[in-house]
Amino acid sequence: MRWGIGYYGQIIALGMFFQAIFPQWLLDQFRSHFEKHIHKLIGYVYPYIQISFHEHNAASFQRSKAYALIERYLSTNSAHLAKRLKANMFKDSESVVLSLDDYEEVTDVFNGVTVWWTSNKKIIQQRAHNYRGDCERRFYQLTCHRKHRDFVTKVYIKHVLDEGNTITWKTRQRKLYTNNKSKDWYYYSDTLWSHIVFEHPSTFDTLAMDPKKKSEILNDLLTFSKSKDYYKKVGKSWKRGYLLYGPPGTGKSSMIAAMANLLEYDIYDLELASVMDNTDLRRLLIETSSKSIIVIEDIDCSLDLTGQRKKKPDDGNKEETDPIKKTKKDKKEGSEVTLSGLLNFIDGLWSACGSERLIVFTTNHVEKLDPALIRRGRMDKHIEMSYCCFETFKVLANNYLGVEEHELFERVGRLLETTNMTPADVAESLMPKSDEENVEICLNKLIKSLEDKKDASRLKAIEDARIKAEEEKINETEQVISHVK
Ligand SMILES: Nc1ncnc2c1ncn2[C@@H]1O[C@H](COP(=O)(O)OP(=O)(O)OP(=O)(O)O)[C@@H](O)[C@H]1O
Ligand SMILES: [Mg+2]
Repeated sequence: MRWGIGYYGQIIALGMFFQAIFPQWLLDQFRSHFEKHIHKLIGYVYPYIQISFHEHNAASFQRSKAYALIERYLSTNSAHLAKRLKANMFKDSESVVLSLDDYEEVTDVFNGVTVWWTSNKKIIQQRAHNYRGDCERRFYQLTCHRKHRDFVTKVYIKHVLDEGNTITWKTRQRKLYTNNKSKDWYYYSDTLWSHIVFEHPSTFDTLAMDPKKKSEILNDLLTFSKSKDYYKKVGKSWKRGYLLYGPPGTGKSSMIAAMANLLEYDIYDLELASVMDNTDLRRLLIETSSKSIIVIEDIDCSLDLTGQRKKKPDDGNKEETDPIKKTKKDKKEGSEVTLSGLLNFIDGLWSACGSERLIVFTTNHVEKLDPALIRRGRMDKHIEMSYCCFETFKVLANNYLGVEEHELFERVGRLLETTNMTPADVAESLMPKSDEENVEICLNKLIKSLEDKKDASRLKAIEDARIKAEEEKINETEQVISHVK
């Protein structure tokens, strides 16, 4: 048990009484005298020490980081013990934060040591020119027994600040950043990124893929997020590269959103075509925060990776058929980012600024990428996102129709073995378009589109074989003619 309540509260009550009967100048002199001696006296008999954490830094007038972290810690750990609370809504926070109201005191026990936190305020009288007004200075006061001084100052306070940090991260609104901004942005902002709140609903539960592969990726990510000490021990900066490749609509972007939701990271969606040069790229990197995923989508279309390290002779004439990707390819004319700039971005010296970061590339054409870009160490884990298999379908059926078993499943399974359909197309067939569309109707829709696709592929195969045979025939005829000549 500790003696009474915090003695600051008593000093303030006494001060208010004297204020009513004595002139101000006398009170000011008396107060400083009184406080000096009372502190000395209390120091002899009082077995507790007190540490104050002020809300604002005296020099900069900025809100103190320690005060904010203690506020978060107390709001989660001790606010339920207080009788009077204040509710605040902070910028970047998802929900209301409850904190101790003025002069409230709560007890906290850590490793068997009891401490007391009091939310206090001091009223400072300000006299500047003709202006007279009172100003409130808030502070948290931590009280503990003298014998625990070392433990509290060296261990407990660190614990409170670390916990406060974790709580702040967990309750913050996560952000999706982009470097592709309107031109006006540069005039109004000194940061290269703009952002919106990130609210993508994709999770590892809704992501349809082979369950073994999914749990391997999940474990890989969770292990990474807990490996701070390990990375330090082996002398590597705490980051990991993922390459997601596969045809359009197989869930690469959905996987990135699921990763961010799992680890509670922010996402930086980097459009290389909008980056002016390597210096700009480095600035963008420096401005990213820890606990984030840096994403470069369609990396094969973002830079002329084939032309800068080594020229691949047969690549020059290939026309991009996807109109969106073609536009991106055309746009890159303005960007002077080089492959070596990008390699430095991923694992050069500057990449070690910040920590706990994932770098994710996506591509539809993994074979087009320079091996240097995707070697292990840069892209540590290569994940193929493929066409829908039976296991993938089962997850989608559960997500979209809420069924785990159905007599039509077997037929779907057989068709999926011989037909390439993306999870995006399967999901589209499974989604009910009206209240009348029940499970059976939706499964039959899928079966119909799988059969149509199978027929179309068969017809295409026959047509391809016919063209090939015709070409071979023409070649043979040409050879005979040249032989005769
Ligand atoms: N594996 C999957 N699991 C769950 N839903 C998926 C999956 N793949 C695709 N989808 C669905 O299809 C839509 C498109 O998928 P997504 O954007 O993730 O594909 P992508 O591989 O990134 O395609 P692209 O290469 O064109 O960028 C998603 O909104 C999602 O609803
Ligand atoms: Mg995508």
